[in-house]
Amino acid sequence: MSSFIEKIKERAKQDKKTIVLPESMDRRTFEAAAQVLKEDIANLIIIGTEEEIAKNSEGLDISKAKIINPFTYEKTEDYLNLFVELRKNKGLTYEDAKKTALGDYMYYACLMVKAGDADGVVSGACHSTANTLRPSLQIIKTKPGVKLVSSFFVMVVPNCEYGENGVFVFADCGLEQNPDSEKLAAIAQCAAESFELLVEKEPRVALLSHSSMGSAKHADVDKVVEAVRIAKENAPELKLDGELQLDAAIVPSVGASKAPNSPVAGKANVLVFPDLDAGNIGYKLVQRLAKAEAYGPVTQGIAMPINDLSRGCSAEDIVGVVAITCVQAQAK
Ligand SMILES: CC(C)(COP(=O)(O)OP(=O)(O)OC[C@H]1O[C@@H](n2cnc3c(N)ncnc32)[C@H](O)[C@@H]1OP(=O)(O)O)[C@@H](O)C(=O)NCCC(=O)NCCS
Ligand SMILES: CC(=O)OP(=O)(O)O
Repeated sequence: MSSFIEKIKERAKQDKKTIVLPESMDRRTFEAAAQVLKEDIANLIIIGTEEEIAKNSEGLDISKAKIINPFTYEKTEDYLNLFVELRKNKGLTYEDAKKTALGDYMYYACLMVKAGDADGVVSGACHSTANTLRPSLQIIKTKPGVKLVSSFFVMVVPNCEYGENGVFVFADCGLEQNPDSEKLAAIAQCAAESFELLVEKEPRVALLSHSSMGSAKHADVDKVVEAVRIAKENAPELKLDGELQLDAAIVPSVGASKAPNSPVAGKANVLVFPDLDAGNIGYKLVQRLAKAEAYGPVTQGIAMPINDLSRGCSAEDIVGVVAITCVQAQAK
C-alpha cells in the first residue's frame, strides 16, 4: 500500500463520513466493507435485501455497517417522492420512480445522498460506468459554477521518479467520451483542483496530444491547442501547458528538448488526455504494465462525491476509493 493512500486514509479518519455501498450483489463490496470498518475509515451503509447480504458477506465482519433493505426501509417513500420531485420536468411518475430506484440500487444510493442521509457513494465493481454515473448525473448534478462532471484516476506508480514521486492524476479516463476544447479545458481545471485536494501539492497540468508545441498538424491537435488557450484564459494562475506528448510532459530531458520554454514540460503531475479512448487505454496500460495502483474513476465537478470503480477492481481498490470519497466529502 502506497504512502499516498495511507495518508488519504488518515485524513478520512479525522472527520468520519458516511458512504453508501449499493453493490450488495458482489463479494468484493463486503471484503472492502470489512476492511474499511476494521480500519475505522468511514461509516458505511450497505443497500440490499437480507438474502443478498447473507449470500455475499459470509465469514466477513460487517457488523458495524448499517444495512438498508430498500423494500422495507421506513424512508424509502421519502426517497421516491424526492425522486419524483427532482425529475418531474422529465415526466417521471411515482410508479416509474419506484421501479427505477428499487430495481437499481445506484439510484437509491444517490437519493440517500441527495436527501442528506449519506455523504457519498462508491459503486461500479459489477456495473458499467455509464450505469453507475448516469443516476448521479440525473440526481446529484454539477456543483454550483461548474458546467461539466468529469472523472479522473489517481495513479500511484511504483519506483517512479516522474510526476509527484510517481503519483499522478489522469483525466478524463472514465466519463466524457469526446470532449471539445471547452470541455477539455474544464476537465483540466477540475483535475488540477482534484490533485491539490488529494495530493496536497501544486498541480502541474499537461494537456496531452500526439504533438508537442506544433510538431504535428491535425484537427485533433488543434482541439488541444484551443483547450490550452481556454484553460489559461480561465485560470491564469495555474501551471498548465500543452499540447505535449507524454514523454515531453513527464521526462525532464525530453521536455527540455521538445518544449524548452514550457513551465510544465518534463514535470507534469496532472495528465489530461484528449479523449476517452486515450484516457481509458492510458490508465489501464499504466495500471497493468507498470503495476500502478489506480483509484477511480473518481468524479469531479459534481455536487456530492459519487464515485465509480472499474469492474476489474480489487477489494483493496474499493477501500482506497471509499477513503478518497471521504476526503472529497470533507471538502464539501
Ligand atoms: C455517463 C454517460 C452515460 C452520460 O450520458 P447519457 O447516458 O447519454 O446521459 P444523457 O446524455 O441522457 O444525460 C443524462 C443526464 O446527465 C447529464 N449529463 C450527461 N453528461 C454530463 C456531464 N458530463 N456533466 C454533467 N451532466 C451530464 C445530462 O445533462 C442529463 O441530465 P438530465 O437527464 O437531467 O437532462 C455517458 O457520458 C457515457 O456513457 N460515458 C462513457 C462511460 C464509459 O463507458 N466509460 C468507459 C469506462 S470507464
Ligand atoms: C474505468 C473503467 O474502465 O471501468 P470498466 O473497466 O468497468 O469498464
